[in-house]
Amino acid sequence: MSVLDEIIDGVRADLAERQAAVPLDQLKEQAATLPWPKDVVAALRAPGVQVIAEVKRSSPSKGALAAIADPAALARDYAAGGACMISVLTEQRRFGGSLADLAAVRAAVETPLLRKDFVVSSYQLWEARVYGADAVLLIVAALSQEALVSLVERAESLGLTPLVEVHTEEEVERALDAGATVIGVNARDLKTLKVHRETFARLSPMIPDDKVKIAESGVRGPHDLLAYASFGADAVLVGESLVIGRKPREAVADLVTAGAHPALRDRH
Ligand SMILES: O=C(O)c1ccccc1NCC(=O)[C@H](O)[C@H](O)COP(=O)(O)O
Repeated sequence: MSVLDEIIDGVRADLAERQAAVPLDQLKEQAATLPWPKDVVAALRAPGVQVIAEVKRSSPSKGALAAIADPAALARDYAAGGACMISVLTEQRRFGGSLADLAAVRAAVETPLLRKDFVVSSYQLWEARVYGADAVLLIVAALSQEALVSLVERAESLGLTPLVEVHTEEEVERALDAGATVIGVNARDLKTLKVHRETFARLSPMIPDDKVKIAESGVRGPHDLLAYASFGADAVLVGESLVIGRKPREAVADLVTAGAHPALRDRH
């Protein structure tokens, strides 16, 4: 069984427990009382290369990364550093995240939030909405095309921006066919869990310029942001290097400064 299959088995088991505890109608009632999600596409399309900073405690590839006792404090640091969006991992078993983290971060910052999880059901979209997300990750490799199309449509109908994640040429085609506006190329191979930064350079030309292109994984500092930018990234998604460093605000600010270089601001 692949790592992705193992993760998704766990996600489905945890999801079944939450669905048994909280009926969908209850989530819908709560969602109706909340403000409409923020305009994530506008935030990602701001001039320069934008930074999405991730709250990530652990990962299948590296194990424990950082305890993050106070995700709200980390999120405030990310926002102060200039992150355009904060990604909150809510998968529990392998990443140590939770919906409580998402709610805590929502209460702490005005910055748009991405629910980063392994979404397989529209129930998780309603959860994302209720716990304060503005965007949701949809991983093409984890979904049939029918499910992907349906989740893209449902997310948009709830005001959530789907960030559709791809790893291969075929998955780019599937993301485009599904109507994705925001496409993330994840450099982490889901079979080996190794990061191949050149994946973005290979797949980026397949993605039309009217889409938002996000380079995910493997950003160790400004030099990696600039390398992804040279192949057309509008934004980078950064986790590990921010949570293992001692100064997350400064680390985000360094990336934001690199992304705001005049040559990058004037690209479009
Ligand atoms: O991080 C992992 O090991 C991983 C394994 C399997 C599926 C997804 C995984 N990571 C999720 C992510 O996409 C990253 O957290 C995100 O792109 C940030 O990457 P990094 O800056 O390299 O932590």
